[in-house]
Amino acid sequence: MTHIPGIVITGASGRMGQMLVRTVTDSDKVRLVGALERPGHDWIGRDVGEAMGGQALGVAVTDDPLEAFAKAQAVIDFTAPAATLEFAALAAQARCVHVIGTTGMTAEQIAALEPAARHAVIVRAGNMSLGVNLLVQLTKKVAAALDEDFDIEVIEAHHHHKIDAPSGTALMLGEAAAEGRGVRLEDVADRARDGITGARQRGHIGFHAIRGGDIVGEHDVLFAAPGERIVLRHVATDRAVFARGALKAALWGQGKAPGQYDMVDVLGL
Ligand SMILES: NC(=O)C1=CN([C@@H]2O[C@H](COP(=O)(O)OP(=O)(O)OC[C@H]3O[C@@H](n4cnc5c(N)ncnc54)[C@H](OP(=O)(O)O)[C@@H]3O)[C@@H](O)[C@H]2O)C=CC1
Ligand SMILES: O=C(O)C1=N[C@H](C(=O)O)C[C@H](O)C1
Repeated sequence: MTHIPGIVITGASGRMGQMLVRTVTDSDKVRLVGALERPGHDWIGRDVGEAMGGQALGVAVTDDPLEAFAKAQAVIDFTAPAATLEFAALAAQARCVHVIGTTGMTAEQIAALEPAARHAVIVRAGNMSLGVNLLVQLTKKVAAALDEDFDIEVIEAHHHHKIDAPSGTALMLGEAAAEGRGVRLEDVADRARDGITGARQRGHIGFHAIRGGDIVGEHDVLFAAPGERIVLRHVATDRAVFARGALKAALWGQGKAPGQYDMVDVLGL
């Protein structure tokens, strides 16, 4: 008998949550078995499809993660750092693959995922799209090929609801550039410039965050030298690209050894 993995979507009412519910229900490779929201949310107890303004999907929104995860093989989680940490422990307890798209996690919060990863598969990436993960590889290559005559700046733009900066993607691109150059990002990152900053420091990697309107997600990596510039760019126009990547990760993780993985592993890049 073929086993079709059951998926729980956390933060089901969110921008990504709703996109994920649609992506999972449109797929014949997985089935939606749970939709989670926080206690007190007005979707609790309602059918998730109806709450989204569409047809009933036969899945009631719950605020009980453990009960939801117990019925699932994977949890797709695009919520907030504190919630993601709580879900990691519970997903590991239920031996679910935990796909984490949540950004804005501190280094301490990322380190706190480790105990869960000893028991279950975690796939975490600040961006789940194929295009951005390819751009990460290109950024590493270009940074390795160029010397410090080329100043590196990462410029990102997002919708006005976004609460974290730099974006998870910008940090992935910054890490890739630093790795290409053989330096540690924390030693060279310039994350805010304001006032009399002094001239740019050679070898530093700068970050800039634009917030406005309904921009889905745009990222440029600029390599600027005297006389020439290279710009590597990714533009997301539809959140479906992130949801498709997350679904791929949930399927890829089935049967893998416990541990922490990223989309480079999933996509084999
Ligand atoms: N890796 C990737 O490819 C991508 C990552 N993201 C990231 O995903 C995250 C979510 O983005 P987005 O969908 O735009 O944000 P939204 O604010 O639209 O959605 C977040 C959802 O999570 C819910 N939530 C928060 N805490 C809990 C909790 N404790 N229990 C249950 N639900 C909870 C929120 O509920 P409430 O409203 O009640 O707080 C909300 O429904 C962000 O970190 C974003 O950066 C986004 C796109 C792509
Ligand atoms: O919050 C968003 O919307 C997005 N967040 C991710 C990030 O922080 O990079 C990915 C994507 O750019 C959309």
